[in-house]
Amino acid sequence: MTQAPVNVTVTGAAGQIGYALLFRIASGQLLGPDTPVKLRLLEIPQAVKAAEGTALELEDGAFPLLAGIDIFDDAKQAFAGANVALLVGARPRTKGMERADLLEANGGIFKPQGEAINAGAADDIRVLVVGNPANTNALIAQSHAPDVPAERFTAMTRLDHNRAVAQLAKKLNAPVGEITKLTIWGNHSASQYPDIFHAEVGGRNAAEAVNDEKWLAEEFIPRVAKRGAEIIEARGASSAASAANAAIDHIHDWVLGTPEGDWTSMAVPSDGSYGVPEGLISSFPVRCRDGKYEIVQGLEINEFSRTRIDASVAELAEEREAVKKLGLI
Ligand SMILES: NC(=O)C1=CN([C@@H]2O[C@H](COP(=O)(O)OP(=O)(O)OC[C@H]3O[C@@H](n4cnc5c(N)ncnc54)[C@H](O)[C@@H]3O)[C@@H](O)[C@H]2O)C=CC1
Ligand SMILES: O=C([O-])CC(=O)C(=O)O
Repeated sequence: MTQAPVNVTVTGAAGQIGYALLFRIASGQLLGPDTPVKLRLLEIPQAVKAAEGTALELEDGAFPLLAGIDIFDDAKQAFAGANVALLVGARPRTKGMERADLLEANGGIFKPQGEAINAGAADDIRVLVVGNPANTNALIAQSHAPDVPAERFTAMTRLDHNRAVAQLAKKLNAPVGEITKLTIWGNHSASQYPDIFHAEVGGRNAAEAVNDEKWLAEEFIPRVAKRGAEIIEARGASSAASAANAAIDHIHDWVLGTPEGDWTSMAVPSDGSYGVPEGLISSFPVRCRDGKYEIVQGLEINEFSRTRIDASVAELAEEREAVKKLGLI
């Protein structure tokens, strides 16, 4: 071990994503093979026992990089000293619940968590919101953490990004490792827009290699955007290991950098780039270096893309209005 342990707070630790995520963090896949980690797990009181069970299993993994595990049912304690916060726990939509009910229920979770991050997280805190509706939950948490730089609050569209890379590779009969510069724009919802116009396959433009706008509009985009529902239908439960994998990728790249000549997709507070209203937490193409991300600038957006980006961004703006009305931001 070459450095002091990094405190990683994970909420919803006893859930299905948590179960897949914690072992990957403990094994060093989040922050690299030289960085020890201390896990700080947050759960609701009824699920603390299950989190304790997972902690026993983590102990049984004898992970050399795992420097400690603490379990909390209090957000202030869980986020104290956190360097990385993975906000996975959220209130799922249940029968008869309207979207506003869902936003309100999640406001009850992400408002106090934002306040707790503001009160006690480390100066270098980086936050990834996974729990749905992820972009707007991130906005709620961010708005209750005025002392934390706004850009430290991000939401996960990396699963969508990875899904799109895999579908494109399949279509082109190419290894996934040859697909670069793909972008997810907008909201982590069915309105998201996976954009292949700047993507490359082995250095060649991917849209030209596909050369099939019907496939793009009628198969690729809906398949990626509705993949979450496809998994639920097949598995009887929502994506868990793939979501955990994407959370690992998101933080790994943010801290350690995106590969040279490539970029990734992250939902980050808009600075107005590409006409996305400032402050909305929207997915963009981003490059990461030296622990910071920046939105890739200067991409030409064609008509096909513009309409779809605008539609997803409009949905984000509506969600922001809805949580404003509910007094959550
Ligand atoms: N952004 C993305 O790409 C994806 C997001 N998701 C979302 O991730 C979330 C978690 O998914 P799963 O792990 O499958 O759900 P799950 O229901 O298995 O686990 C959620 C856990 O969160 C806990 N929890 C609830 N309120 C909490 C609070 N206030 N503080 C701490 N913990 C709390 C619950 O006790 C439960 O253990 C869901 O909202 C899901 O929709 C899932 C897949 C992909
Ligand atoms: O669709 C869901 O409920 C879970 C999710 O966010 C995804 O798999 O992308």
